[in-house]
Amino acid sequence: MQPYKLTYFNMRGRAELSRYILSYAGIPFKDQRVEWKDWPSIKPSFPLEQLPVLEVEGGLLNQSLAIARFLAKEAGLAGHGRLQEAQADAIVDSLNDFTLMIPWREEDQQLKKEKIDGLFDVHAPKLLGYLEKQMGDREWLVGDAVTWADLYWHVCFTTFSVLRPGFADRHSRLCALLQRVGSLPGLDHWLQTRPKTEF
Ligand SMILES: N[C@@H](CCC(=O)N[C@@H](CS)C(=O)NCC(=O)O)C(=O)O
Repeated sequence: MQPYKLTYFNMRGRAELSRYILSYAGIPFKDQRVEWKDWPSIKPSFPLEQLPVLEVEGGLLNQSLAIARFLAKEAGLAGHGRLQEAQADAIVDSLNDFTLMIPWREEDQQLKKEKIDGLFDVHAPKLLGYLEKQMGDREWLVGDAVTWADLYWHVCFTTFSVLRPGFADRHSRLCALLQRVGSLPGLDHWLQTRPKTEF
């Protein structure tokens, strides 16, 4: 079988969760990073003309979360049983909702700052409270084992921290979870060796 090819731009963005899952599971993959200057000419060859896309056995799989869920199932990270799978999905969706609220494309820098401030002042506390409640006294967000929801928390935390450093400082259990995820075998190596990008 051909190794997976994950095509995206040179950033963490919407591909990083899948890169985490593949690295954690020790599944070899080609981390294909497209240069923006080359993108217009190759864009029409991808589903919906967007990235990330995973090449699987000659076929193309699009949508970042569909790709990550597909890989999470293979890696045993989807959650154990129907309910825990759905709970992991719900956490991933909740984190993703927050990333979609970030005004990435706002060109007015003052307005962008105001929108980001509003997001972190109003929505982040709700999100963090929700995650802590989901986690309870356990070590992981869902059940008694690591799932892709824990990995996505680490991915999102890294990006959110660029926008609002220290935003989760008062949430000690979620901070401890970051350490736990970052020390997972396979993932620690990825975190040390991955290309350094702002987002
Ligand atoms: N819902 C899609 C969104 C994909 C998306 O917006 N991709 C952006 C990069 S993050 C893209 O391909 N931009 C280039 C373009 O649209 O030409 C996903 O999660 O994969």
